[in-house]
Amino acid sequence: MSDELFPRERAEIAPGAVHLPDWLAPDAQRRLVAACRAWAAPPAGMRTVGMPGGGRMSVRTVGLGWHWYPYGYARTVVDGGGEPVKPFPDVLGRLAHDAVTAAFGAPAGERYDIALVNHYGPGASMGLHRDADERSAAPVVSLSLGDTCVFRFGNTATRTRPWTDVELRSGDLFVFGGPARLAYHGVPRTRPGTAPPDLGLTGRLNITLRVSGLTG
Ligand SMILES: O=C(O)CCC(=O)C(=O)O
Ligand SMILES: [Fe+2]
Repeated sequence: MSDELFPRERAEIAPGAVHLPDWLAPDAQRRLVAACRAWAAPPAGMRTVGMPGGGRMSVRTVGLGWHWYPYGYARTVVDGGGEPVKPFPDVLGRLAHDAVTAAFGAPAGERYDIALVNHYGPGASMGLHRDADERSAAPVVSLSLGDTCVFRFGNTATRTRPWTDVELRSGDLFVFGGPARLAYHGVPRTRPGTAPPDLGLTGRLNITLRVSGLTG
């Protein structure tokens, strides 16, 4: 952002985990928000996920390519109406290629085939967890749109400290792979009302791109 007192800079948060501020230009952010609206629409649209313990996640989520449910992936909405999941769009494959290249200097060897789109309304959060349902070690690519959030990036051994809190703003890219691929991470809070005013988005959208390592 041009009005920053100090420009935000690329930072390695842990070995294998890279934060690239302002990676998406405002136009690219607007196009992605428009696409997310279409991806969020039914059938197989955004929903809150019911957890095995009986609780419900506070974010709303939709999968493209593969449908995520606790704890696995399917081609249909197995924990809902049974509809087929929407296809994984080429545009997100290209974005994943460019993101991994920007983070690590070379693309991942595998084809990205999952997008999980999360929407955080006021008060929504995500507890510390690992992205461990994929059968691939390819890096997870995370794109943030709308409200700023606190992204907590921890360690691979425990759900507790040490961790680093990073502010993710609209347009930021975060990639975690290699020794950080299975690190615990989460979103303790968002900062409602901090989205760029001309983005036309209330709340926060996060898109993670992943390699499933699954066939079928
Ligand atoms: O919203 C975020 O920044 C993180 C989302 C996340 O960890 C996930 O979808 O697994
Ligand atoms: Fe995650």
